[in-house]
Amino acid sequence: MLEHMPIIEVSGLRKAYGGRPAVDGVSFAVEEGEIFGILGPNGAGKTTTVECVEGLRVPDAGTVRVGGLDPITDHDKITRFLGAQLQESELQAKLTVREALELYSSFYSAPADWRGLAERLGLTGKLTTRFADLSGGQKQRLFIALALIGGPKVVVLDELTTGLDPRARRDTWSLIEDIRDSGVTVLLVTHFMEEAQRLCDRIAVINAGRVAALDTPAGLIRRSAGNTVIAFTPSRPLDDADLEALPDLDTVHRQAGRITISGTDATVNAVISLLARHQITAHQLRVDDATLDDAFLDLTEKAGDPS
Ligand SMILES: Nc1ncnc2c1ncn2[C@@H]1O[C@H](COP(=O)(O)OP(=O)(O)OP(=O)(O)O)[C@@H](O)[C@H]1O
Repeated sequence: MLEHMPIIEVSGLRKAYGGRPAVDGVSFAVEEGEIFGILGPNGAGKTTTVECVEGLRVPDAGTVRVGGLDPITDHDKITRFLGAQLQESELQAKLTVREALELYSSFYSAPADWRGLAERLGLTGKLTTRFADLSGGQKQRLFIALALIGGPKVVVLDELTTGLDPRARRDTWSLIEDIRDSGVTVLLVTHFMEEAQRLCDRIAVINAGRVAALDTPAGLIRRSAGNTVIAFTPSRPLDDADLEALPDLDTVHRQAGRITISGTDATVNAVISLLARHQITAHQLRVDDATLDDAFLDLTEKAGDPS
């Protein structure tokens, strides 16, 4: 029998800074060809986790394997197997796009064809532009090109679309899908629910250094937020007891007089009857399918506040 091996395997990972745990027993496995998302609030331990995967940080405990290799002891092999996105500060402002592509190609014995990559990433017209003069979206595309230049099997992208306008963000999403379709596994750290929901095959929600949930986007929504959300601002306050007695109720959030309730269609119908019974008007009434946003709030609240 062939033994199945995930392309990335993280098991019982722990890392503390100055005695404070940042990552506190994280485990997950990424299958080859997935876009795997790491989603979580600020300070949850996402970057620390992926930096352990990249071999940039030494775990205090637990194991990490990437293609069966240990990112620390097999560091040289890992750099060929895994492409990491650079941080902005790592490229000199005066370097042109062509110089950056040539420089990074020279780091590998068998680099991918940088011209082909530049073409695929829409950078051909920018080869003589200096890094500092690129737009945010063009910089991100250059970072993706540089991460792919060694012909990696896995690419790690951390907060790739932060600071991009909606169009550039969408363009970047298509690029990430193209990368996955070309056979590269993508480990994606993100804050954006819409991005995670649209792109990721599976998501690990990390909260306070732990995996709060791991599932497909649809699975996360189903199991934590129900499938329908009703939101409204009632003309008079509603009793907690009445809300808690709703059928199929998943969560109730109150914020600044607005109530958001998730559950099923039965929950929504019961809310409407409840309002009618008490002759309460629902201002700005909205009924929507639950999104990853709702699931995320639910999951990260359940697991407690990291701070
Ligand atoms: N080098 C470091 N020294 C000390 N503390 C650190 C260091 N790096 C991270 N931390 C702390 O560890 C915790 C987790 O940080 P990490 O950057 O992994 O979180 P994150 O989920 O990526 O957050 P964000 O979404 O804000 O980028 C935070 O409390 C952070 O302040």
